[in-house]
Amino acid sequence: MAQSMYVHIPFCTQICHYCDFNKFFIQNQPVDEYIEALGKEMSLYDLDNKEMKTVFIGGGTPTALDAFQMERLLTSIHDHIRLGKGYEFTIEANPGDLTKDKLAVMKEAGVNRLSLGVQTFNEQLLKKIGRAHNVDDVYRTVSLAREAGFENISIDLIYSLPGQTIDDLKETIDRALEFELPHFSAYSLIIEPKTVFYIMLNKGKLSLPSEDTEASMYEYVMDRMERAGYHQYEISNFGKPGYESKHNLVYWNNEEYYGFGAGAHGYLDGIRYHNHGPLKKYMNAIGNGEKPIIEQINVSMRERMEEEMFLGLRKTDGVSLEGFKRHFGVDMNEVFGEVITNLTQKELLVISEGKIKLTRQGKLIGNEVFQDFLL
Ligand SMILES: C[S@@+](CC[C@H](N)C(=O)[O-])C[C@H]1O[C@@H](n2cnc3c(N)ncnc32)[C@H](O)[C@@H]1O
Ligand SMILES: C[S@@+](CC[C@H](N)C(=O)[O-])C[C@H]1O[C@@H](n2cnc3c(N)ncnc32)[C@H](O)[C@@H]1O
Ligand code: SF4
Repeated sequence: MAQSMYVHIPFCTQICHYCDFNKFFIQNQPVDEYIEALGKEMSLYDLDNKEMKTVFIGGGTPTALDAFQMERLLTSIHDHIRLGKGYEFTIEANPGDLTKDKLAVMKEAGVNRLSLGVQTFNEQLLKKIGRAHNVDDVYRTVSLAREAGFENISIDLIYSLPGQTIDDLKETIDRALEFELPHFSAYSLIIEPKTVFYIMLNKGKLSLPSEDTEASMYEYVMDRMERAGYHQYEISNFGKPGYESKHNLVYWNNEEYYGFGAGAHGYLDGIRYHNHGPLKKYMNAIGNGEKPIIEQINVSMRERMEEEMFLGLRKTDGVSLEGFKRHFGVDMNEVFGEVITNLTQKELLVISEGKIKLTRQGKLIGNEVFQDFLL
């Protein structure tokens, strides 16, 4: 039974050049109606004050809501669920968006983790990738958040940005580490179809670091974080002990969760579902008293096994052989023996202490390794 929920806020004050998440420029959007619709959507699930271990409000930009809207959203969530012992309640925030009022509302509602989309500490690069904030905003936001009583703060960074050098990245990481926060995520830039960057790249107007440079950047990030005392618990995530994101671990552990909001996905009773992305479609469905689901996939046993592997291998901890047997009643080797032998010989995977894990080399080409597990 799912004890995690994701809530999607699809509004942003500015659209970044690399982003293909479900989001809309906030101006003239029906934000209040959307918040109301979210409440109605939750009512369509028999939550009945269900206890949640993790809640994650992401986007888009949740902090694009004003303090009143934020309060209404959080009240509506609390009308449907209660927070379990040791819960984690994350809100994603854009630097520059957070005010004392918003932070107070969030704190009051039990939010206990903030994930800040910083991306880089290089002012020119921030402009180049289309971010709305500047470097000073980051410092102001972290101070404000700390003053409001938040200590579990994470920073998202993106590397391999257009024109970025290893030295740029080093400076960004140094400045990020100076905050002594408990958690960091570092993603390598993905050029997604239909984004500004995609169009620029196709026109030959975007120059990106080479694949070798990208790999060196990733290795640098891993080593630097390790040296600073952060445990790399997932391909792109680093935390001080005890600060690994509980919500994101639900995904990688192949566990179930509710998904609410336009474009959100959820996983309940063996079914993965995906909500309508366009606001009109989402709101219309809710208006008709229907769940706003566009697609449902009944995950077969075979697919569940594949997911267990390619989600679980994202974790440094890997996938437990015994856990696999417990979940599926068969040996991992019976299903994936050939793939595992092959990848182990190539030194992309190792088996140790009853777990199968990516090697350092495997982490560098993770997506290729995961492909092999699709039977
Ligand atoms: C979808 S955003 C939402 C949070 C917030 N609006 C923000 O911009 O930080 C979550 C994170 O995904 C990462 N991200 C988004 N698009 C990406 C891309 N094309 N390549 C790599 N990372 C990306 C960024 O680090 C971003 O902070
Ligand atoms: C890229 S991750 C960044 C997490 C962050 N680094 C942290 O440590 O909390 C978060 C993004 O993934 C997307 N996301 C996460 N869970 C989702 C779900 N269930 N449905 C739809 N999108 C989801 C959202 O766009 C969200 O902004
Ligand atoms: S990266 Fe964040 S702020 Fe930028 S467009 Fe995407 S969701 Fe909005």
